[in-house]
Amino acid sequence: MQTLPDLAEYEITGQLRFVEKSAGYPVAQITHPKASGEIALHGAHLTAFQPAGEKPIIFTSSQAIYTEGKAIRGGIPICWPWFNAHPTESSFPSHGFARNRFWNLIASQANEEFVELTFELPTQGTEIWLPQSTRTTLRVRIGHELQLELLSENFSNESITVSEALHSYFCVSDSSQVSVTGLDQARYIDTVGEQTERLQSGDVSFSGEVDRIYQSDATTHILDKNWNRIIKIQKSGSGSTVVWNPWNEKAADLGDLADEEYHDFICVETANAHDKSVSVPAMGKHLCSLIISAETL
Ligand SMILES: O=P(O)(O)OC[C@H]1O[C@@H](O)[C@H](O)[C@@H](O)[C@@H]1O
Repeated sequence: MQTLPDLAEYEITGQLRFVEKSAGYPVAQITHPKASGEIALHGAHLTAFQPAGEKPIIFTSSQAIYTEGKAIRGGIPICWPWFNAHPTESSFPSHGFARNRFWNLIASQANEEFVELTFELPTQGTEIWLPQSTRTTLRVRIGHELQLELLSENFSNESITVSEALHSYFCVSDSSQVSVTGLDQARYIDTVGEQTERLQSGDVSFSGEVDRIYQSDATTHILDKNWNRIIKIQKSGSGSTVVWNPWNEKAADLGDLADEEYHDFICVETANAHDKSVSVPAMGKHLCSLIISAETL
């Protein structure tokens, strides 16, 4: 695990610095003329993104826990190399192991448009979950837009099935007042209650628990009329879009989310899940990427 002295070489005066959120838990703080943000080394987990002069775009829970082995509630957890429950091993951690470990920062740079950080997931100790030789890197670019690129490289001589999500929590005025466009006519698996397959008709809105895996590679938008804002979510290398809000009862069960905070976010996740899991061929690679931006209505 990298300590503050290890990270000093990546600092960029006035734009990128490292502090400890809690003892032994470093985070990168970005203050660029175009945007500010924060990324924890734990999980390479972005916890804040705010373009200059605008409202925050990424939500993180007021009750989030910053400790090794525990995923941060909110931000953009990197769910990898499987999404939700492991397909065969029920004892394996939900949403994979990448979000529960410290990553290493391997590069940083800045220019007039953005600050960019590149992280690599250490493989030591992960063989019990993924024995094949792999390299996983995340490039995060913070500017007027937020860009994420998750690259999975397979160095073994067999193919590997990966499911994944850039599990983005977006700040909204009120989850019951916003809608997600771009999924009309998409097939989805509704995982609330008994799992069913459905077809989306119109925009997605929220008036109760929503937990759906859409088959879609389309750009989506979050329309937030109260805040006069539309958030654009562009993606590539992603065949699924997961839409999630726990609503009141499930939120009350989540110890790291305040009871009323389910009003303050919705998740629209850039994913490859379920039957859109990806086969990464022997000596091959797969790139899943995301660009988030906001405009005034
Ligand atoms: O509580 P976790 O493990 O962070 O997961 C949160 C949610 O993540 C979503 O992506 C899943 O579709 C939900 O089923 C899940 O409840």
